[in-house]
Formats: sequence, C-alpha cells, structure tokens
Amino acid sequence: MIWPNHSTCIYQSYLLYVNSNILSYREIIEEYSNAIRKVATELFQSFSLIMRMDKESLLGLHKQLVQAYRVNYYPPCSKPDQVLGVSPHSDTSTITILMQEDDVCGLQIKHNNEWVPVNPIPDALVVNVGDVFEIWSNGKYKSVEHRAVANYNKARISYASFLFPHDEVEIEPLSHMVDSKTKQQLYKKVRYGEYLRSSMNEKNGGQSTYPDG
Ligand SMILES: O=C(O)CCC(=O)C(=O)O
Ligand SMILES: [Fe+2]
Repeated sequence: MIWPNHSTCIYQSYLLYVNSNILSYREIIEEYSNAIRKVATELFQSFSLIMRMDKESLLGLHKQLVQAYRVNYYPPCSKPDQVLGVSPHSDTSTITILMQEDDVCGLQIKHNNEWVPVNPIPDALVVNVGDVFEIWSNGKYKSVEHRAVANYNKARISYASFLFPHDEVEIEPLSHMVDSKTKQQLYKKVRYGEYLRSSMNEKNGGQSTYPDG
C-alpha cells in the first residue's frame, strides 16, 4: 500500500538545516547534539568501568567519537498492520540514543523471538547497544534488533543520535572480553568504514540511510 516514506522527512529536515537562516533551528540542533554528547561520554565512562577497563578506554577506542542525528517521522496510517515504519535492523553504531515522544508508541525490540514494545517513559531516553559494542564485547552485549511500527491515528516522531568510531578504526573483540579458556573470538578484525559499507549493502540492499543498519 502507499504510505509516505519516512526518510523523505529526514531529507527535508536536512535541507531545512543546511539552507536555513532560521538561526534558532541550527542552535537547537547544536545544543541538542552537545547535550547528547555529554550523555554519551558519561555512558561510555560507566560502560568502561563495568567492562573492567579504565574510565576513558571506550572513548579512546573510538579515536574520534563521531555523531550523526536522524529524525524519523511516521505519519498516521489507515492500515498500520500492513506497513512498517522502519524494518527490523540493528544499528551499526556503538550506541544509539533515542528520544521518542512521551505519548506515542512505535519502537519494538526482538526478545525471545517476539516483538516487545519499548513504551515511552516520560523524559527518558532510550539507549540501544549497537554492532560496535557487540563486537568489542565479543557478543556479551548484543546489538538489539528493533523496528518501528505505525499508528492508526497518531503521527510519531523519533530523534535518533548515533555514536560511532572514526572510519579508520579497526574493530575487533577486546582481548579481555574473550573467554580465556575457549579463546573463541566471535568477530574478525575489520575497519569500521568497511564494516559500515558492507552492512548497508547486506542489511538493506544498499538502501540504508547512513549510519544506521
Ligand atoms: O523510531 C524509532 O523508534 C526507531 C528508529 C530507528 O531504529 C533508527 O532510526 O535507527
Ligand atoms: Fe535503529
């Protein structure tokens, strides 16, 4: 059935940003990005300690902490059970920080082979573990498979911030996350830029919107 492609709205949003003399729009995006960076920095520091590393280790592994931002718009849909807002995928980022609306559901994660809604908690952000985290942790922390569904009478907007390493960084399981007995390393070493390109081709037939899978 015909249903507006949500990525159109991302594109429009981007054009608005680059062409805009509306200073407040730029300022809001910049302020939001800076705030998200602070949250991400604190998260990486805590995750480093949880993973028995120095506080700054995960940040250091990124060489440069790259950040991208996407706005997803899901218009109301007369047949929500026949369409998907966003098809099932995992994010190719290290983590994704998602702000969703307080009163509209849409995000679902795959858990025990079932789709489970991630219902919004007012004023809370959702943090998804992405592919890079899964690789560094040798599969201990899984990159969550997720999708977004449409609603019959309500539009929904979500704001996704992707945090990921510089293209040149080689990613592979951290040695201390590999079982010392089995020594089984579940992922091969790969340059992040290469990983990104090949997963775009594999996961979405090359149609993916950078940097998400
Ligand atoms: O809209 C959502 O809740 C999910 C969006 C998403 O998965 C993405 O942008 O990668
Ligand atoms: Fe996603």
